[in-house]
Amino acid sequence: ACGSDDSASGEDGESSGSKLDELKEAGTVTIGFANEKPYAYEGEDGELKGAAVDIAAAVFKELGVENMDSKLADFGQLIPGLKAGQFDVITAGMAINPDRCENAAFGEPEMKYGEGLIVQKGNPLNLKSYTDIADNPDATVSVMAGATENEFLKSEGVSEDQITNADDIPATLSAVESGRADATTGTEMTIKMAYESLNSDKLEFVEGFEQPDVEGVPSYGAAAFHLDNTDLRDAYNEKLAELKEDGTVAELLEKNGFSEQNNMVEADITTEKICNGDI
Ligand SMILES: CC1=N[C@H](C(=O)O)[C@@H](O)CN1
Repeated sequence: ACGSDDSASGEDGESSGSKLDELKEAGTVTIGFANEKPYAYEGEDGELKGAAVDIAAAVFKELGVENMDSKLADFGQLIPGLKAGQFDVITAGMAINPDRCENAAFGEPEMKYGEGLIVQKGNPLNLKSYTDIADNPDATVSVMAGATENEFLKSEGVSEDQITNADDIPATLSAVESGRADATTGTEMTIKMAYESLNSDKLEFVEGFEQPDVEGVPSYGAAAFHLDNTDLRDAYNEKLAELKEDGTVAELLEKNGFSEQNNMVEADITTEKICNGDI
């Protein structure tokens, strides 16, 4: 009666911990990242750094996988790279959203974030929100390809011909610096830190930027796994929950510049709800 003869273990993609066993045996997990401070980036010493990297490293250590290998990819190529098996997990603080959930198995949220804006020094077009960009059809904005901001801008009424894409964050800043675009946007922490590192007298970080009132803001960032590896994702979630509980996750976020007030994930926010469009 309990179907003891033809079932359980082995051959149907639920095979007992297959991917995790594979990683444990190798002792190494390969992460995909896009060089975006403070989520995941290569430090000057060549070491992998960032909140998403630190949290994933702590979780994998708990899972018995001590080493991390990495593959750098343009942000827009992270999900394609994951699907193609180039890495085991995306650790880029990538925002969970319904479209992406169709292409990747997201872990539970690790951090929460809003948006930021950089303009030319003196803010000549007086841009303080996405709607300000929408209201000035001559204004242009450079955005990283594949990033959520593309949709946020359009939802706020910015037209496609005002948006130009660049491959990575440095390229978006250089578009503004050189005058090819009037503004660039990304997560608040991304924009702030890129602005600080570049230290350009041609740019201005917009203080008092008005957060867009659109679905997906604030965003919740998480690790993302291949859709076939939900066993690994579930094991990851289990340890992640423990590390949230004991304060490790908060500590790692704070170490990377995130604040308890702005960036901690509320207890009732789950990946399932975000994927279903319920948040
Ligand atoms: C950490 C991050 N989140 C947004 C996204 O998930 O699309 C983009 O801003 C790109 N980088």
